[in-house]
Amino acid sequence: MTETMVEAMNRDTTTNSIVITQLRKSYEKSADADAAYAVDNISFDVPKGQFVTLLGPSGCGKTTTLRCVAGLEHATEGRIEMGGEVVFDAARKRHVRPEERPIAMVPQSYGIWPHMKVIDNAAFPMRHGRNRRRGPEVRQRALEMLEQVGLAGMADRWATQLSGGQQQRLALARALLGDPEVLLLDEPLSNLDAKLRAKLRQELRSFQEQFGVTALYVTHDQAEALAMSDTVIVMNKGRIEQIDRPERLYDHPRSSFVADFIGSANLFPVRDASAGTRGGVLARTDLGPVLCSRTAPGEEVRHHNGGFVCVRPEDVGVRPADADAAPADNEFTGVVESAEFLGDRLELVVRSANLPITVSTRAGQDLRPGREVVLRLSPAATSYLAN
Ligand SMILES: Nc1ncnc2c1ncn2[C@@H]1O[C@H](COP(=O)(O)OP(=O)(O)OP(=O)(O)O)[C@@H](O)[C@H]1O
Repeated sequence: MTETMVEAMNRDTTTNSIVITQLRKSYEKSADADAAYAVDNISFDVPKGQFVTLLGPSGCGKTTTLRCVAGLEHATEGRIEMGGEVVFDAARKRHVRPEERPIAMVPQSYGIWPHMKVIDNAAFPMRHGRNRRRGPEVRQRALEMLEQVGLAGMADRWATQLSGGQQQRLALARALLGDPEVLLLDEPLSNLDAKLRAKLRQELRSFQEQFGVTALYVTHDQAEALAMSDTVIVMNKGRIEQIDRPERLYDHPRSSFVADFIGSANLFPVRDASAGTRGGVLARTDLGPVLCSRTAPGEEVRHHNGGFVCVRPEDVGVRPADADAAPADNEFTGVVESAEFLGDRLELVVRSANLPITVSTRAGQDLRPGREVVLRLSPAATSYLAN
């Protein structure tokens, strides 16, 4: 038995809609040791009924992963189970065709057929999908679904007469009418303007919950991922950087890549780091020594060279410098370089030891450019990241 198979068997396939084990995909014809992998040895589960998002920058392998799950690409190595069935196993040369998999895909371009009426687009998977049906009940069910997604009264229009947002809802209705176990969504909101995107992401999430369908969603938009997902899988260069709930990704990033990609973060290079005498990690930076109470989960730091101190702009305290009070531990003096008033808050860039530090603080304070200030990095909100 291969290592891949042992690993897959140790994971629960009854509570998961998808189990992916050591998946690798190279687009090169001969995949040798030097081959570039678009997806490089990734494993993850998608629990039943959950909304799971693949998030990462352009080219990190999100779409390739989704297309492997859909069966539109053959992975080079690894295994994929869906609903307890092995739908792909490179070692055994097993590949279940896309139309035989319990999925429905909603692509970026909606995939709406322009030569068909709205109702016929919606009814297509019932007439031609895995569980084919005929007769008046097909139209009836399609009409009911169109009503649920807010397209009542538009059934007999041409699909091209719908707006972008309406086409997106039609694509969703059509996908749900195929009774899939898993919805695969590839940047489905990216062609819409920002306001509509924010509205539709809430709608999409509520439909997914209402229909109890599992969703695997692809986006490069971190706000979308944080707002919609139960679990986010952050990818970088074909690999997984972190799998976590949105709040944990934000509060406990495992790497400087995740910290930087999710929200905004101050990252200060560390010369060396060692265990603090009263817990935490003492990291030596150009600012001076910084005590960090947070470390990446499961990481014990005795001594490390390199890495980063990470602190979010809203976690940096700021006050005007006072000539009579010397900075305490984890406090550093600096000069305000820029100050932007953003209505509810002030966004400052403060230069300290030649490092620019972004600070988000409440509006109404007199912190103009040129002022000397003291910054406080609360240890409890400051992380040491080894890479
Ligand atoms: N058909 C293909 N042939 C060759 N290389 C490909 C093909 N499709 C994708 N790639 C390469 O594989 C890597 C991953 O691409 P992929 O489309 O999966 O990334 P992505 O994270 O979805 O990016 P985006 O957000 O831009 O869609 C990239 O380097 C890309 O150039």
